[in-house]
Amino acid sequence: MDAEPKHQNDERRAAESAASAGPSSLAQASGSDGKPTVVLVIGMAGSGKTTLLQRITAHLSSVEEPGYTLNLDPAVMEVPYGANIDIRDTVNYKNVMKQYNLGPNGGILTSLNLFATRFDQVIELCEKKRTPQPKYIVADTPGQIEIFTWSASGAIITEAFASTFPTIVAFVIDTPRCVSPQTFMTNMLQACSILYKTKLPLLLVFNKVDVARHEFAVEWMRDYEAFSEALQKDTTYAATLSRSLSLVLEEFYENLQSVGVSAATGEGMEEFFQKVQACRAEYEQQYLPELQRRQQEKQDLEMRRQAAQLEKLKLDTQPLPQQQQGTAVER
Ligand SMILES: Nc1nc2c(ncn2[C@@H]2O[C@H](COP(=O)(O)OP(=O)(O)OP(=O)(O)O)[C@@H](O)[C@H]2O)c(=O)[nH]1
Repeated sequence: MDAEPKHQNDERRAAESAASAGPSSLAQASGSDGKPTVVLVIGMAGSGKTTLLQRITAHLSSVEEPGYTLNLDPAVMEVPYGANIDIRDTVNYKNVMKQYNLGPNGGILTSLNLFATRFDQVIELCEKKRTPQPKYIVADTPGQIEIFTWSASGAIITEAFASTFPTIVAFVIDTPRCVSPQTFMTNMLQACSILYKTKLPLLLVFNKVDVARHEFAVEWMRDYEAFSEALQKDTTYAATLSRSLSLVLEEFYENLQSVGVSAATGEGMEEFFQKVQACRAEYEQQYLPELQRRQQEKQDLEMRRQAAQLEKLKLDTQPLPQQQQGTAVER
């Protein structure tokens, strides 16, 4: 791994050592009482993820509940919220590009892959007891959304969090851009694919409400006719497709929490945290039992495999009949 450490603090150094240790092992899911809530902040480029993290950090300090923050974007120029763990301290994205002869997206993906192989050490850092104990662990992800959501490393990181802490996805949406029904639909399809891939509770965060209010989007989610009306003037194939998709997505909308915020002004932050708590409850009621069931299944399978192996070993080591052992036998 190509590393250029900055040694800014102990935790960053430890995160760096994550690049040279043993293989990743997911923690067993247990009860989530007293554990911090992990908020994975995902969204399209420019939707305001980094600014939202800055706002979340400021809000948590103002209510004296410091959060724990992670930057998982290796290509970001500046991290304005003082990340506790920063991927850039472990992996130098530019050197990765040079070393493996990659373009910018390949560089981000490879950097994330390198980091993910040792993510168990990041989890250990997040689990460490602190005073005061953070109630939230918030992670910023790369703007190239598919690099995180559809890559093996993104899946490893998400599962590592979700099997250790109550974890939710905050999907950030650029509200002013969603005024166009087709951009709105593109965002909803992205969100829907993330929900079905991760199976984690998803909170739609309509950001930049200081520029455009988000109520229209909530109405489009609730009322198919309203969305269809917004598309009325548009007779293109894409508009017809969006209309049909809206019908298909009705069930998806029903299971979603949403909130309007302005990362710039701080509007909606109280409600944001209320919705995060509602998503945490959903994690505990739905995701956790399913995770425990899958882990139990895996454990049972492993026990059956071991028992079969033991049986085979017993058969292999049974003494051979005398004749086969070459001993003299009376006729
Ligand atoms: N008016 C307004 N602008 C915002 C808000 N949140 C973010 N912005 C602006 O939107 C732009 C993009 O914000 P970022 O926080 O960099 O967005 P990002 O999603 O992290 O971007 P990438 O890392 O490229 O994916 C910046 O110019 C921000 O100042 C908001 O709530 N209101």
